[in-house]
Amino acid sequence: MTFQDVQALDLNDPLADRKKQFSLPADCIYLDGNSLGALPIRAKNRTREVIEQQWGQDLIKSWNTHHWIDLPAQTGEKIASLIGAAAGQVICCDSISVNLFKLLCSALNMQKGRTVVLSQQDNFPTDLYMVQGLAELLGQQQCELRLQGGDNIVEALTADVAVLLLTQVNFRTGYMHDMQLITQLAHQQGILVIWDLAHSAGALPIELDKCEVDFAVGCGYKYLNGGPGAPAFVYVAERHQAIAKQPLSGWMGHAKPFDFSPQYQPGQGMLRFLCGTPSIVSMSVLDAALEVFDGVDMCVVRDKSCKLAQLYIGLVAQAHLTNKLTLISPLRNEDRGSQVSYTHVHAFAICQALIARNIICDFRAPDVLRVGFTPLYTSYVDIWNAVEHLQDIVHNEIYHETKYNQLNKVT
Ligand SMILES: Cc1ncc(COP(=O)(O)O)c(C=O)c1O
Ligand SMILES: Nc1c(O)cccc1C(=O)C[C@H](N)C(=O)O
Repeated sequence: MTFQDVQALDLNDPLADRKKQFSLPADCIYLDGNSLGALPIRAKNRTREVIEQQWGQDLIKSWNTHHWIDLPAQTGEKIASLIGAAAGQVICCDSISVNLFKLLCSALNMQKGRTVVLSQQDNFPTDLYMVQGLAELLGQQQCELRLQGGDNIVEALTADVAVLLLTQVNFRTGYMHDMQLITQLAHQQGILVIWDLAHSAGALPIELDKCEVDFAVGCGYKYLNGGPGAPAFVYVAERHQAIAKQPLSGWMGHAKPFDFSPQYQPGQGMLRFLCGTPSIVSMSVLDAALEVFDGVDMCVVRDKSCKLAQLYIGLVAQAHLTNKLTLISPLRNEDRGSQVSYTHVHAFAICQALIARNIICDFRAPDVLRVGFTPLYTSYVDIWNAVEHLQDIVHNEIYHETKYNQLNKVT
């Protein structure tokens, strides 16, 4: 592969133009959109409008005149179109952690006689922490976390499991589960499934309805580009909505919040998954950010994501780095999300050296160097340039000094 070959890939890229819709710093190669997405220009403009006009001038009238009250549902519908959900099943609110609490309670309550929540040892910790907290609250007789250690989750799908809680794409390795197959096998054992889409929503096509998923959560600040701490979202399949009972029964989830009745009565459909007042400024930013997906086919996004990943893996090999860096992401596109990770004993220092050169990727303890691909703004030449620097840093061990400094700082 030559630099000219890589330039040709950019010239033929149907998504190349989308980068113009983002406000990215010059000379920065941003490979961390899987942690915090870049800033869409529309989001910047909407922030100004919400702060200056809606809040500044129109004040409290904006709940009606600017439809703030409908924003969680409106933003939820925009997200729904990216994750294969028909209308009325997604609402935007709170964080993944809080939304998981709502869903875990709802699902356990629907599974009379079963108490086990099955997840994976290497799931993102907050998912496990939320189950642990709930088990402490309810007692082991009503909620028990069971962790599966190996790769084969299918073997652990037994008829005593109440809820399967899985993250579709693993945050360290990028390993991607087969959502349709696992959901189907879980259902055969009477298990309800909650999918965490943190590393997949906005990165690849998702078919929640087609896969007959029960529940899902996902976040707004990664591939959806909603900004730091952007609100998350919840999906509840329509067939479960009337019976699902979530315990965070705040007034915004009430059937008639402005009746101020002393008795809680859940709202219609997804509204009952709201709790308190939505964070309007943050949610407006996310709502505007989602417009960068207008007219985008998620299959085209996925195609480019796979090509970027293959290019990265191929160039790392071409640069003779494979005897120094160990690939921990799956090689097959079907098994991988939109990131590639290698391990190296000096991964932290290598990551710092790349960041010092304005190539933003990230490190996950203890030894993972993680690179995320966001096809709406990552170019093929970005990957070429990133690997050129990686090659220089690793072969010339330029990271040693950084490592030394870091150790100095810690001790
Ligand atoms: C898989 C996964 N779930 C959940 C979270 C955190 O969710 P939140 O901070 O919205 O609670 C993250 C990342 O922060 C994540 O990677
Ligand atoms: N949410 C984050 C934050 O507030 C600070 C730093 C990182 C994050 C992340 O999103 C981490 C992310 N879930 C990950 O996979 O690494």
